[in-house]
Amino acid sequence: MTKTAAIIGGGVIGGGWAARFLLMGWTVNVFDPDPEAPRKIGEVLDNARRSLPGLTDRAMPAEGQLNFVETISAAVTGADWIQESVSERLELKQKVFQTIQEHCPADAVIGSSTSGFKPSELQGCATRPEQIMVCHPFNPVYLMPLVEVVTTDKNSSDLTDKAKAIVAEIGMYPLHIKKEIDAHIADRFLEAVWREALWLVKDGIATTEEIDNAIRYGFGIRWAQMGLFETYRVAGGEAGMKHFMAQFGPALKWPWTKLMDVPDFTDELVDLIADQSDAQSGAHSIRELERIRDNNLVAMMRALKAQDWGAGALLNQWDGTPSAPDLSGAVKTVSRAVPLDWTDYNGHMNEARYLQAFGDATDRFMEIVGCDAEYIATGGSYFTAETHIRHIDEVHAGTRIHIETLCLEGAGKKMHLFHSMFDGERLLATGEHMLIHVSLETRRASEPSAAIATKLAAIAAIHADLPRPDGVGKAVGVKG
Ligand SMILES: NC(=O)C1=CN([C@@H]2O[C@H](COP(=O)(O)OP(=O)(O)OC[C@H]3O[C@@H](n4cnc5c(N)ncnc54)[C@H](O)[C@@H]3O)[C@@H](O)[C@H]2O)C=CC1
Ligand SMILES: C[N+](C)(C)CC(=O)CC(=O)[O-]
Repeated sequence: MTKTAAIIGGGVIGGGWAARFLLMGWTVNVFDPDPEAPRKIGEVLDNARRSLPGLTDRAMPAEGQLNFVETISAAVTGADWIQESVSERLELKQKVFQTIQEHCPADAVIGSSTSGFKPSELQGCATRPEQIMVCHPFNPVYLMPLVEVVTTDKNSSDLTDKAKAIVAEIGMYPLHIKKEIDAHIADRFLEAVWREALWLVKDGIATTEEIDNAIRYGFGIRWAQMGLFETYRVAGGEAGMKHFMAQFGPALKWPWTKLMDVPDFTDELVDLIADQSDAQSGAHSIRELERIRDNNLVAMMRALKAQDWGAGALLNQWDGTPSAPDLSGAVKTVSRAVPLDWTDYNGHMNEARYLQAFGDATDRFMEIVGCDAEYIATGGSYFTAETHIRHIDEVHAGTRIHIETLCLEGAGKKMHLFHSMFDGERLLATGEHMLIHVSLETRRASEPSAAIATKLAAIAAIHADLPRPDGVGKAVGVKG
């Protein structure tokens, strides 16, 4: 049954949650008194649709239904998950929780997006404190995996487990913080760095752009893949962490940082920072910057996916294993969305990615006939000897595509495949590929195992009775 998320407060963060749940197939009810909320959420959704689906190499669920409702009660009645994302004011949040709890199921998770308040503060005036926990996300919620789930002794363990399971189900990473503290874990770092940066600008040491360059050309890239402690362990050389601490520990007591001191937000300082920020980034609108950010985030996360590391390993886990194929007709070998980093300067999927998608289809077909990682480890595999691709229609980031594969010949050393790529019923491209079974030891053609030969022959026999698609056996045509 389709699950329902209620989003209370549909600004930057509520809009991101709405997009994440919606693209994961949930029904989403949004309550926000701001008449502009539907427009703003529509724009967030546009960004999410082009970026999130391409993070997975599998089919996403069908998009859920989005409802804008007039009251909190209409949003939360019957909801499985309620995400409070109203402005960061404690009295407002506590009042909103009271109204939510008058109408929502007692077994629904009530998560708060609060960046700073502790769960015990949020639970303060609640009728059922056990239901309310911090579920602090990161912007953009539809791409960033982390959710800090902060609980107190009052939270029921069943509901906490349910919350963590749902966060994982929607492709995010629940970091359970059992000891509450103001601003949880991540924002404590961010605030410390932010304070230092403000001082560097105020003291005339660096501009906003120079500070951003120090991060994006340096430690920011390192942090994205190994975090702080693992990075420093490596920086300690062969002697590791203890050596690193001995060498750099004393510097912590030197006046390198201003730490807790906050510069006054005088008009002069605010203007200085805003002017520098305009000079640095004012050429782009916020929506353009969001799209640039999303392009970069998707490309980085997909790079980590290829390394099966950090946020990329999480994405691989979320992909899971492909479902069993239906072998009664053409075989569905790929079902996915076009990732943002597959598109090019023409604003559509780059020609090289058609080959990548067809290569993935071939890999999946090989697995299906038994040429999987285990078999390849025994020394047999297929190499592609020839390829012919026809580009029939263009396709854009976020579009859900699938590939159907026919085995035109599957006998002896040969495996002759014909892939057709579709967006729904629309044919986008075809790929014809001749593969030869090889010994990975001699690097020469060899017979496949009997099990592969039998499976391949059975599929080829079924496919022999299917109509031959247009384009089979074609070479590059020259008209006239
Ligand atoms: N902006 C960020 O980078 C992050 C913000 N957060 C947290 O998310 C929460 C929301 O922050 P933003 O989305 O940035 O703020 P925002 O200002 O973009 O959105 C807040 C929304 O709440 C709505 N609202 C106000 N009173 C309401 C009520 N009684 N019922 C329903 N909606 C109401 C407003 O109309 C507005 O659309 C805050 O608790 C913040 O700490 C968490 C992570 C990151
Ligand atoms: C600025 N902020 C404290 C609201 C930031 C966050 O809470 C998390 C984020 O997305 O950086």
